[in-house]
Amino acid sequence: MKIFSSKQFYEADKITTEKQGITSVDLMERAATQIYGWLHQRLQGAQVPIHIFCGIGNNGGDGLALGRLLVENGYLVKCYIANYTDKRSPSFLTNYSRYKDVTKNWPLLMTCVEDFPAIAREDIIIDALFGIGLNRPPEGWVKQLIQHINTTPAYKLSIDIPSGLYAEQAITDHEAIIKPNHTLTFQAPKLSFFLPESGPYVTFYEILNIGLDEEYMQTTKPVAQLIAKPQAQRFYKQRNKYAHKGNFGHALVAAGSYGSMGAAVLSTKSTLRIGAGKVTAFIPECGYNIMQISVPEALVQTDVNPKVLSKIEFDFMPDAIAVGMGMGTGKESVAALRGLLKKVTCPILLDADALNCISSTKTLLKLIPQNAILTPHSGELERLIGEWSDDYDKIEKTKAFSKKYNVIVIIKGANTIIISEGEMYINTTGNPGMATAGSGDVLSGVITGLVAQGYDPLMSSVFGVYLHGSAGNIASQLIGFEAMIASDITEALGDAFIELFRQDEQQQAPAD
Ligand SMILES: NC(=O)C1=CN([C@@H]2O[C@H](COP(=O)(O)OP(=O)(O)OC[C@H]3O[C@@H](n4cnc5c(N)ncnc54)[C@H](O)[C@@H]3O)[C@@H](O)[C@H]2O)[C@H](O)CC1
Ligand SMILES: [K+]
Repeated sequence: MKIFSSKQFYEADKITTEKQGITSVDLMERAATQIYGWLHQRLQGAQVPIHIFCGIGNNGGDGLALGRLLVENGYLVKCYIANYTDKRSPSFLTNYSRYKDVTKNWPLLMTCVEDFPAIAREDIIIDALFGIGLNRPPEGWVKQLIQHINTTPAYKLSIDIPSGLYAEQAITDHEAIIKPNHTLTFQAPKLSFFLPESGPYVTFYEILNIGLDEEYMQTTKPVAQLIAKPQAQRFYKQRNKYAHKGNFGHALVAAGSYGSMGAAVLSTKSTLRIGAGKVTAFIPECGYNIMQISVPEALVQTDVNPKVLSKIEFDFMPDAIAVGMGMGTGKESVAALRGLLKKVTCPILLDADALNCISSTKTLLKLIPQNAILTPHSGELERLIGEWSDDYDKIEKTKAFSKKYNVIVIIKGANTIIISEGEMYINTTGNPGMATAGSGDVLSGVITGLVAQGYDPLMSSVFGVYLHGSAGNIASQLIGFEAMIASDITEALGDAFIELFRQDEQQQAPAD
């Protein structure tokens, strides 16, 4: 599923009207008809007061067209215009008159706080104040109107985007954004729906198809790709009946130190669980028994140093390497990493302390092989790229880093973001139960195991993040968020593969 910018939506709008021989007002009517259908399906004519708050742009026009359709179908509607300027859009004006023609009344024009209506808790609010055309934070009485709407417990439905939220720009005033119960967005979701600072305003959203030009949507390079089940299904490579373990690669997991052997165990186990043919754990000697007992399926080689990794030497040619989980950041670890980076010839994933070693010893940066996968959490990312001012700045800085060093960077979070060669992928699986020690170690194993099996590094990153989140979702359904631990994610990886091809009663996310 593609995520487009506002500019691209305006282009799509223009191309659609030209190619389909329709007007912008016709397109608005389509949009309003879709929202009407959504509401009517749920309300079935119920006589609940519906308050529609409209701006003076096309989002407001959508609200007016919806109001007319609702009135024509016997609903109890009150339409209000936040009349903060006379610069109304042409499609708004057409629908303004159409509303009057049908209802025989003009919508109520609001120009100050005293004009705000009382709203009962049982009422429904439609938010059509601002759409993707927002170009500054709402101020004065318009901001107060947003706050007035937010303080009512009535159900709130935002059209296209919660008013006051930008589609792809950082929030400057958190007090001037509608907090809806639900958002109905046109054609494709907007970038802000998925980022940590703005995502909480869009707890539930649905996409309404308004028939924007198919060719434009297919051929235009999006701002980001959203990875849900239909996209993840396409990554899966079926196994052939005559396959043997040699077909699925031999991974090396270089990890662990005295007191942090769990990280190595978690990573090694998930490398196997995701399907690597063989896994060798390279660990300090103190972890030998721990690893052999915890993961009997793994081969184990040990460092000369009893407590930390100091020299990563192995006697086979791995197909994929993961390094860093719980390995420590002392000078032995830095030396071990330097030695490994100098000789590595297969794809490599750098996690946790490997990233911290790089941040503390910047000369390691130029040793990172092309297409290496870096999996930082927020703190590790900041040590690599420096501070950021907001989510968008973080993305830009990560893109610049990824380009400079030719690496894949995975920004872990509620919606994990994968950045490579200027492309951005946003994952949709996962839950707060995964915010637990060791879940990153599991992810490193999942991605490395996919690389070992022959998925390319970018596909392994995107598919691995999806499967990891999906396993987390399955685990949380069984034990809840609080009780979930990282091992539960590993144990649910098998179900995550099965879930990939399970037919849902209602498909959650449409394919693109
Ligand atoms: N192709 C589509 O996806 C379709 C989208 N539709 C709807 O149109 C809106 C976008 O409409 P637009 O007129 O461009 O913008 P807005 O309605 O968001 O209003 C912008 C309007 O308000 C002014 N403005 C912006 N910020 C502020 C502010 N803080 N305070 C005061 N005024 C502000 C700005 O200058 C403009 O005048 C989209 O979201 C959909 O809902 C179509 O209906 C169907 C096709
Ligand atoms: K809106």
